[in-house]
Amino acid sequence: MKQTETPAALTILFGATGDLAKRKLYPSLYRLYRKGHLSSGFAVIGTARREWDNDIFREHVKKSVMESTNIQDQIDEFISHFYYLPHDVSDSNSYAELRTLANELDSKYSLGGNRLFYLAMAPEFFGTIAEHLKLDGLTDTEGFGRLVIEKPFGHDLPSAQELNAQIRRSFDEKDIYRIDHYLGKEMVQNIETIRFANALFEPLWNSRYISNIQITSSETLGVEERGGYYETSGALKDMVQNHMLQMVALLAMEPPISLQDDDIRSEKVRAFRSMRPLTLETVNDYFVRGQYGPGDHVPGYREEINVDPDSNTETYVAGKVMFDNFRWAGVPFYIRTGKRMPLKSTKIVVQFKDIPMNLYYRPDDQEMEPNLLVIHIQPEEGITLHLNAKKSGRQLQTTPVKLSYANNGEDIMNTPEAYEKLIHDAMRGDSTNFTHWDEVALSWSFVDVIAEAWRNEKAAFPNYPAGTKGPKAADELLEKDGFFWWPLNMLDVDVCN
Ligand SMILES: NC(=O)C1=CN([C@@H]2O[C@H](COP(=O)(O)OP(=O)(O)OC[C@H]3O[C@@H](n4cnc5c(N)ncnc54)[C@H](OP(=O)(O)O)[C@@H]3O)[C@@H](O)[C@H]2O)C=CC1
Ligand SMILES: O=C1O[C@H](COP(=O)(O)O)[C@@H](O)[C@H](O)[C@H]1O
Repeated sequence: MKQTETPAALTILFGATGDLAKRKLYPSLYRLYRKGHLSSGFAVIGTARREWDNDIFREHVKKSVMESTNIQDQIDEFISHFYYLPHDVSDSNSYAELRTLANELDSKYSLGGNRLFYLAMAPEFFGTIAEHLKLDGLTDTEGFGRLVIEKPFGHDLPSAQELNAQIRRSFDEKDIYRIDHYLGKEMVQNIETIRFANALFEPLWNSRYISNIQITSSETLGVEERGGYYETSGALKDMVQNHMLQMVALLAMEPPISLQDDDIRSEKVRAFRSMRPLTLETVNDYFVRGQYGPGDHVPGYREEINVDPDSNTETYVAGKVMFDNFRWAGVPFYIRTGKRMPLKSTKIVVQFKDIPMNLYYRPDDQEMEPNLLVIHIQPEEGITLHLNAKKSGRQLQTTPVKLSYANNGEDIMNTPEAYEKLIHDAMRGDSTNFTHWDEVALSWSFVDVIAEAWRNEKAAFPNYPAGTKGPKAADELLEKDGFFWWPLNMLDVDVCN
């Protein structure tokens, strides 16, 4: 049930000494606390194998907060709500101790038995922890028991099904909050508002007026120290199966009948179901892959730590998703994502069709540009509409103009970080921006065919130098349809309101 107030609750964090907790979760909890979004009845138990105590843990939490923000008021009061218990996730005795401490804190802070179990651990532990939580009585309280679970949710459809069956033995679907942190990003959440709150766009949002949609998420970093994980994942499973397809679904879905989580979700599921499935024979017509080689002062992927020197893992994917439904027949949704690109940027470009007959021209016989709606997800947040206007003083000559809205200044300072929003939502019982099992299953079945085709075929890697825009095949993918990728640096949002 969705609540506007954050109820008192105990958060039990598995993986409390890990990277995600340090970089994202503690700073997010602190921001929620400072903004008054955590009820005074809140407590956190951190668990991991390390033999820490409350003091070491509290110092760790404090340090992670201080590394992420200059503001530190009430920090000592904040960390006093944190408790630590050394814990081995596969040992039942550990859960008995955890239950005793959880019950004590329940009374001390009057938490009403509400519990959020946050699994910030390697995915192979998800099923075991979920089972122990039920078997060892941690879910047996008067209040709610919600499971927040990090990605990756399986590594293909069968493993995701197995994991799902395992956690469903302990938690109902309504109590499972599968994190996709892109769904916590301000401008990803804005996609629905832009579409459904503007008379200007919704009537045009279909194959009659839109020629193609391009979604790019590019990163400058390489795999860093995550080579071991990335070798089993690659860009397809790391980014496409979840973040990229979630953005595609938000752009393609039909208007929901209400903003309730179930209604939005069922429209997203319908969108996933109408994606044209690929076969082993058609994969290479729709998807291309790349792997970065050495660049300026940076190693190639195959030289990274924990990476096979002959690795066939892709660090770049570009693809075309088609929807075989009434609204989108014939409109390609192009997606691309890669590591070691020239810039860190996530943008959506909606390209409108040309007008049926053009009476105008641009100087020097340049072609008139199509209208574009650009949604800037990150690092800048905003919207730009590219239009054509009359060039001053020149009859019939046009010039491109941009109408921009940039979320900057005070707005962006106050924009909650993705994890902050998602933790807050989970505490309030709002599962709108979490991925439902049906979405996970459908996106795996779409991606599994691509993974299988690529597994069976050794690629000619590396095929793009680090710091460049990816393999040539990604450009060819659009060229054969008569399109091109809109250059990201040309689309910058103007910083004005
Ligand atoms: N880091 C990131 O930026 C992101 C991470 N994620 C996901 O979040 C999850 C956690 O990632 P991350 O924080 O990077 O991982 P880390 O490897 O940094 O942390 C893993 C945590 O698990 C604990 N742990 C490991 N084995 C056991 C065990 N047997 N019993 C109890 N605790 C154990 C470790 O502590 P100890 O060694 O003390 O036991 C540590 O606290 C993963 O699912 C990852 O895919 C998702 C998006 C981004
Ligand atoms: O989930 C992941 O996302 C990040 C990119 O996230 P962003 O918010 O910085 O765009 C990616 O680097 C990582 O490999 C992947 O696991």
